[in-house]
Amino acid sequence: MSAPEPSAPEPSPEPPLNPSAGPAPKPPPGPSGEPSLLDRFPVLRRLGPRPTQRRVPFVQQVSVSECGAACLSMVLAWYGREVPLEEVRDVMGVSINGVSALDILDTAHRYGLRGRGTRLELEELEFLPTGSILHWDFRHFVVFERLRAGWVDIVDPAMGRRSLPLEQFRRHFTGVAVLLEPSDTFEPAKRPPRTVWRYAHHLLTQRALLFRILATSVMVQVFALGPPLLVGLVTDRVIPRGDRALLWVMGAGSVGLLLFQFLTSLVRSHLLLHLRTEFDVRVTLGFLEHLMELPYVFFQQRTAGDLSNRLNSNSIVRELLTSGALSGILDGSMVLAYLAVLLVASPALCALVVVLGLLQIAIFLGAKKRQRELMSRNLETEARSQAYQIEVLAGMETLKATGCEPRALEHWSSLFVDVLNVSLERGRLTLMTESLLGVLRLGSPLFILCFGAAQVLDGNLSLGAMLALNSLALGLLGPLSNLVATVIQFQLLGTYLARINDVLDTPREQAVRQVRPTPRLKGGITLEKVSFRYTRQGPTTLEDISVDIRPGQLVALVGRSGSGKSTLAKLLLGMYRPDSGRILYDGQELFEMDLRDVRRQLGIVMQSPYVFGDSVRANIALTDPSLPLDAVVEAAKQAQLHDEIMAMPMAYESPLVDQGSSLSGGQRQRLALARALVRKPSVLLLDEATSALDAITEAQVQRALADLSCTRIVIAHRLSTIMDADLILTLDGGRLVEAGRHDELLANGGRYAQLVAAQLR
Ligand SMILES: Nc1ncnc2c1ncn2[C@@H]1O[C@H](COP(=O)(O)OP(=O)(O)OP(=O)(O)O)[C@@H](O)[C@H]1O
Repeated sequence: MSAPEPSAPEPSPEPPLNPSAGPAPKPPPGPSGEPSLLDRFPVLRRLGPRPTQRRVPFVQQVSVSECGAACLSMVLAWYGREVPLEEVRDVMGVSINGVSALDILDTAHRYGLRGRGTRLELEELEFLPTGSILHWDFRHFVVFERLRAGWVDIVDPAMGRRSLPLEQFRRHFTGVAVLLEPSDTFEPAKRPPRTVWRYAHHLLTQRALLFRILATSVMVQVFALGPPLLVGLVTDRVIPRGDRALLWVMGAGSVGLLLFQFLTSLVRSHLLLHLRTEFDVRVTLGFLEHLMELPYVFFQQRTAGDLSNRLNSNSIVRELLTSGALSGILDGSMVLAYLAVLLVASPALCALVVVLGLLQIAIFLGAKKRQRELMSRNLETEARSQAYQIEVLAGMETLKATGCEPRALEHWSSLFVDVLNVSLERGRLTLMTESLLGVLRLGSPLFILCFGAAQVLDGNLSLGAMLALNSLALGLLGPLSNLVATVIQFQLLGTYLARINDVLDTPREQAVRQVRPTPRLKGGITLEKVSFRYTRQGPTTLEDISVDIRPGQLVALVGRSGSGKSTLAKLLLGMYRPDSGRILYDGQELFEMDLRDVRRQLGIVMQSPYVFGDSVRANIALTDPSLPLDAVVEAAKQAQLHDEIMAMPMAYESPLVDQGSSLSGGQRQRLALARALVRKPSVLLLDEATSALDAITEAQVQRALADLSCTRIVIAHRLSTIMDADLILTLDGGRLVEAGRHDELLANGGRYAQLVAAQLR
């Protein structure tokens, strides 16, 4: 997601991109008559022959808003500095609305790349250096790789490498490009290898279990050698000699063999099931725990659908790893053991089997790259479709009320068709590889049989030995294909891991050892020169705010819409960290205390409180389900909601639907107020908490709140509700322009007086 800001020139000296190159021919001027790219960027003349056609390494964007960060990560890697996407994203300060070309330039600068944003005609594309970032479809960024014979190669962080005919390229490219090149401060760096260790160690902690699985697997394999051996014995010993006694012994042996085979595979399957469950518990719960500990900003940058999609990736990783571990142990050792027996018994037959095995591997490898690309696209399209699904279902009321269902359906179906298209392509690829493998599967026994027959005719093998080795050879090809399939699957693991690692690599909101236990707060709050902006490049939302609030005071935050009131409230909650300045509670730095402890002592009602799909009681006692009913009732009474709850069919146990659509807007607000009051907070923070109430109910709520001894911070547009405040803070454009009591501010005739006058008009 992006917003273009093409005019982002940055004065920079111009070191040669390719100093050894001679002058390049002068390019034609752009069709619009503007000076051409080369005229504007003489440094490109020194570009000379294209550098080696090294490919831009692909970095998959993990959420829709990260395309700019992913593109920059690719360009950095192309120039030799490997920086993980999460790091670039954090440095860039990506918001859910995406980033602009200016954000990319600024972040690139921090990593030692200098650059500029430029407008570019299609004819100038041939002079564009590899690793330039292109603005795409007005809402996306991709990396330019090269132009060749009417085709443009780009690397799309959402879909991978793509080649587009110029005509198609023209339809997507907005004409804005970000040119980047290393400056003197650029330092190449290798990124530490990212391993699957984080997951594998969960497996390895189960050593005893793994050992048992290994032992049972060896037994299964030893038993699997039985049938080929029996075939050889029957053909060479029993039939020529008419040895019925041996046949009986072998029959009894076969029954025993089958019995043991059955038992050992049963035990092994049980052990494996146990291993998977253990692994699942550790990985999924660990993931959920970490997710919950992440800062609010993380969730602001990603949609709910996207995150739920990643949660599902966990089970796929688990499946791949456990089946991979099993296949590695079982198929790998089986292939090695059978190959060793074949090599000793008949090196020629062994060579044939190796050739057939290599053919299998070649087919798998042939499909691997495409498979991987399709896999990434599959995940991306599914995440989009899932995110939209969740949005549509959550926003059904608005869609119905505005008659927009057909539009939503159209968009939804278009996303669904994208998913289907990728799945069709994957299906076609699988069909192709399966057909080729099918031919090989059918042909292999025939080849091996013919080759074995020739060996028997030449007198190199007995008929029995040939049949035994034949079934051994065939028994080897099955596990080999399993093994190769697993290895290929492991390659896909990277795509899933990238999505999961994005969560696991993000640091928790607070490291446990950095925080102090929080004492009971008295309600004194101090802001010292607090400034904040949502993104690095974005406007300053709060600037230099200093306030001192004493315990028990009623403080009102007023100001025009967008002046920063809610942002200030979120800073007080520690949801965002100020860029500069300090927030102190009772003289203690907020971020040095346990934020969760602090928040538990604050009562908050945000602008749109969330109602969970549970009972009224559970919703009020959300912060502590063990609270007695009396406490819940008292809070509901304070919030003037008790009578309405009692009128519900099941009173406090009445179930509420998800998001509380069975409640009126005012009831939802009072429910949230009761939730805030139930814990007897030290500080009550109300952001437009009574805006949906009628004047009478609002006055009753105000009276009830006036009896509280806690500090109250109230954000209100209806100024009549805050006239009695001990301190009124007027914000304007993120600055604190006035502070005082109602009468004083009115007498000042400033911004507050204007707001009051506007309401009286
Ligand atoms: N998550 C966000 N990312 C980027 N900008 C944001 C975000 N949330 C708010 N803003 C911007 O910050 C500015 C202040 O917003 P804020 O919600 O604090 O205003 P407010 O005074 O509470 O407005 P209102 O009275 O309408 O609720 C606005 O310009 C808004 O667009």
